Amino acid sequence: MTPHLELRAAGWGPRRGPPVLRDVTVALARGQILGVVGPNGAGKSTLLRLIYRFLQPRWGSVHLDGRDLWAMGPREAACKIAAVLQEQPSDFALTVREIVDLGRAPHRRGFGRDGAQDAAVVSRALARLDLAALADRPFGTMSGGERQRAMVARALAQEPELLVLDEPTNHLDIRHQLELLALLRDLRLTIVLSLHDLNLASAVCDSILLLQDGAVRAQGATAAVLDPATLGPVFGVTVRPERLAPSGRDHLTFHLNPQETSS
Ligand SMILES: Nc1ncnc2c1ncn2[C@@H]1O[C@H](COP(=O)(O)OP(=O)(O)OP(=O)(O)O)[C@@H](O)[C@H]1O
Repeated sequence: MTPHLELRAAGWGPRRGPPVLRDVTVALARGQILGVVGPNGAGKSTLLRLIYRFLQPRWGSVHLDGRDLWAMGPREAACKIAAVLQEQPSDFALTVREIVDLGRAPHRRGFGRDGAQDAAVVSRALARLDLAALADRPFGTMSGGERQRAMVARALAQEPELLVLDEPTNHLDIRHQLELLALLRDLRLTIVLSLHDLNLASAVCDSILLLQDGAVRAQGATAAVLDPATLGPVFGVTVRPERLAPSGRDHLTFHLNPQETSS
């Protein structure tokens, strides 16, 4: 069966200079959640940019339902793929509802469209992110976490089939982190997200791609990749698998290597 999202030996680098991402091959089935993890500068955001069709691969290709993303026009791609990025819009005077409504833009053609249907999609997205009460506030007056939730609501208003999120739990308090991760699981969309918190990644992802220095170090089922022996050398730390009591849940803890703490 054709994977929903497929990267075939994809890579990218600036015109002058070495590649920053090399030879990434991924096949993701519809409805699966892929976590992209790795140290700072490993190439996570670059990989996500290839997937949401912001960067064109310099090597290899990226396909959605078997179609090369660069054989689609930007509007068609925007109807299928939504991204939640670390950079946020600077339209501070727009209300939260107006920001979320921007997610409808790729679906609008001419003047004939039923605005009531768009308004209903926007209201549903606001409600799902717990933003209904803030909908008429200017975006510029929102906290960092509220803005982040507005960005997720805008992506949902886009009604994508593939959702890409770059560090979506940044700025979120514990409750909203948990709510967002539960929401992502509930959506039943194909999702690719980068996360620095490996325990959160373990809770939400079906599979993991581990990057280091622009190359894939490991990929596969979450428990197999988020393994102390694999993670330790990549992050340069000692990783201990612990079992939380009384929940009995597995949890990773991270420590500087003993030789680094003794001096
Ligand atoms: N346009 C560019 N030109 C040159 N180098 C770039 C460009 N974009 C990214 N890089 C470099 O590529 C490497 C990977 O960057 P990227 O932002 O993908 O890493 P990351 O894994 O998302 O990092 P972080 O965890 O710090 O956000 C970095 O060393 C970065 O400086």
